[in-house]
Amino acid sequence: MENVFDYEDIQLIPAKCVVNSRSECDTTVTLGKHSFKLPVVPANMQTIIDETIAITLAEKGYFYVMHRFEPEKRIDFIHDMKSRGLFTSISVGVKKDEYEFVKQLSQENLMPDYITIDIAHGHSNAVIEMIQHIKQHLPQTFVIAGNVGTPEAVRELEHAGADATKVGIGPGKVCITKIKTGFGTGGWQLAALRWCAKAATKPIIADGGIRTHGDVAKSIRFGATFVMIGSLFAGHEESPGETTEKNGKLYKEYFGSASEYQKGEKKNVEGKKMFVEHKGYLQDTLNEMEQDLQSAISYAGGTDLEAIRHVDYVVVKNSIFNGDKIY
Ligand SMILES: NC(=O)C1=CN([C@@H]2O[C@H](COP(=O)(O)OP(=O)(O)OC[C@H]3O[C@@H](n4cnc5c(N)ncnc54)[C@H](OP(=O)(O)O)[C@@H]3O)[C@@H](O)[C@H]2O)C=CC1
Ligand SMILES: Nc1nc2c(ncn2[C@@H]2O[C@H](COP(=O)(O)O)[C@@H](O)[C@H]2O)c(=O)[nH]1
Repeated sequence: MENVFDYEDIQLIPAKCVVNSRSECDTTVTLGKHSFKLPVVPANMQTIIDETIAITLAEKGYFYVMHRFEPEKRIDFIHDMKSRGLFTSISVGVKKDEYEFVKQLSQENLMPDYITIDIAHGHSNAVIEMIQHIKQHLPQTFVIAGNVGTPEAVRELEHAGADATKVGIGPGKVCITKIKTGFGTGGWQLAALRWCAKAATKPIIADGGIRTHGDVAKSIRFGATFVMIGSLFAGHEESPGETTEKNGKLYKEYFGSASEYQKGEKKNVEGKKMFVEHKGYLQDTLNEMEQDLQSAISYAGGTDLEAIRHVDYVVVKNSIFNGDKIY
């Protein structure tokens, strides 16, 4: 691979502005049968999203992906969302019970609008077989499959029937995969995204490593349709998880889905826990993201997200850890 870079190594180059106000710039995006206000989705992690946040996001026109770590609640969740007239978006794994769960959804005529297959190493027969199983039993459901980090993986999952692929192995803030295994896209996530996007014929969701709102625009420039974000959405008033106080400041926990805190045991641990400063209300962050993205569209010289895809860029420096401390 040539030209390896990450978010902090890139600056997008402005083009002549065509709007009189940033409020004229449109950040909406379509995924499957629905359109959403922003090309951004909170990570399907237990300290990032819960049922209440999912309802709020769906009601307000944002995409969400419910996590899969309380599997017994998923049927009630789908019923609840449908009774409110809201779209349904859940996650599954690839173990045996998940095959039964998908069949149960089909038998009970509970077709979710979106299912995300949420696995660390998505370039695998386990994921390919789950895509095919979902498509067999829930043919109308939009399937997001991941996570992957190579064009071969994108092609194989698309070929198996995935409607979108999720790119990012190891760039996450609470990820230790890159340190414990030596593998992944940590430190070069943006270049990996570009590499994968060149092979993709369907939408790509860039997942992990977003540290600033400008990184959303950079992801779109390098081929993402959507961006999944954990750490920037952690620590809000509404965020699930423990709140603690230290020296008069409030912090909230954010832990990896492959951490011992999630798993309840120290087996194949590839995630850690951290405390992030309390950030206030989620809606304020979403509003700020929208304004920053509107501004990015104006710098791109356009009126919608498409304009960002065509801007020039420069590589300004090189870095390995994407600004993260290792532990
Ligand atoms: N995006 C990322 O960089 C990463 C994300 N995660 C997140 O952590 C959570 C747990 O992920 P995961 O462990 O996949 O889920 P599960 O614990 O549900 O494991 C899924 C299945 O895949 C197997 N498996 C897991 N990793 C591998 C591997 N490297 N090679 C072969 N088989 C494997 C597991 O078996 P067994 O456990 O026996 O190997 C199990 O049968 C997910 O939410 C995932 O998104 C985790 C790591 C990286
Ligand atoms: N290697 C691991 N990756 C993980 C784990 N839990 C979640 N994740 C991934 O991180 C992103 C969020 O990244 P962020 O930089 O925005 O915080 C999330 O969507 C997963 O793909 C984990 O335990 N290990």
